[in-house]
Amino acid sequence: AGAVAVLNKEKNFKDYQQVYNAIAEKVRDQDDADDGAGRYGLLTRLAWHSSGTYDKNTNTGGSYNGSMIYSPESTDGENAGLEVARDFLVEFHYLFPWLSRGDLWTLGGVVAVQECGGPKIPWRPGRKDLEDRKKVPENGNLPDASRDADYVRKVFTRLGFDERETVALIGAHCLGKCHTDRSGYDGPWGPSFNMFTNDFYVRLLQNWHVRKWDGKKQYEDDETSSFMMLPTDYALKEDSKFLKYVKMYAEDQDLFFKDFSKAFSALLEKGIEYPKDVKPFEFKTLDEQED
Ligand code: HEM
Ligand SMILES: Nc1cccc2nccn12
Repeated sequence: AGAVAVLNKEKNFKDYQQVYNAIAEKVRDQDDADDGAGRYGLLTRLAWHSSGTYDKNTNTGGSYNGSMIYSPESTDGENAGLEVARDFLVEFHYLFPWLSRGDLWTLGGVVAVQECGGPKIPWRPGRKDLEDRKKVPENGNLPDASRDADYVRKVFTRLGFDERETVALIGAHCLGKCHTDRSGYDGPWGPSFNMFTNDFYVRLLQNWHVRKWDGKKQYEDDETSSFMMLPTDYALKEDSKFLKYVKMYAEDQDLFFKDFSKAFSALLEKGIEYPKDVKPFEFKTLDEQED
């Protein structure tokens, strides 16, 4: 059998909302971190990379085991910098010892998206920390940003997503930034990287050129030279099938929010089997709980 969700009978919605709130308060306290990007992008990326190792052909990888603390996954170049995200969350592992790493890391992504204006992300607990080190996925499943549209298609097909879901998921690049000491890419330096919007698509449809610098090939916007796109981002605009969805989301933020919510929620659960009667939680944001 695959990874079967293990439900904690003593914990209910209220307990998980308490964890959500604790993480959200710390995120809010660190809104000035990372040149003003805050922690939204970083935590979203941890949830994505802990899930993105999934391979539908072998039903292996995914967020269930919280395996990123073990090599080779911990030393995968694509995960560079995510130790900062895991360190940010580790105190909640001790504050709430009944919570697994996989649940903590994916819940961190839900907090990140929801607390910076994004859509609600339905979420279910039940992931179990890895006992058997042999189950750490091999590196190579997390995508390399220097590649083209067909490579992006291949990666997300292996994850079990279609082209529309692929474009919706990559819209998370509205958040956070690239770090030369992590991926080797640099920027963006512009505003709005701490708000969840459809900006990524709107900007992608503007005019870009290859940035002249001594780092990896990346794009820079013609107008202000303060935004950036990765080659795999730019590939979405060069490929006619992906471009259709880029335009759709650039024109309709609500549609982007709806599609992103569904795809991101599914991403965080790839490879996990749930009893059919287990309904996802939909957490309130801090703002929604203000008395
Ligand atoms: C073709 C697929 C993708 C590639 C090649 C890719 C690559 C990258 C790279 C190179 C960075 C910069 C990392 C750094 O230097 O800190 C990055 C950042 C980021 N990625 Fe992606 N990504 C992809 C898809 C996704 C998806 C599906 C999500 C979420 C659903 C996502 C969320 C993020 C976020 C939020 C950041 C900002 C992280 C921060 O601010 O620290 N990415 N991505
Ligand atoms: N913020 C951000 C992070 C990662 C990739 C990316 N592409 C465009 C913007 N962007």
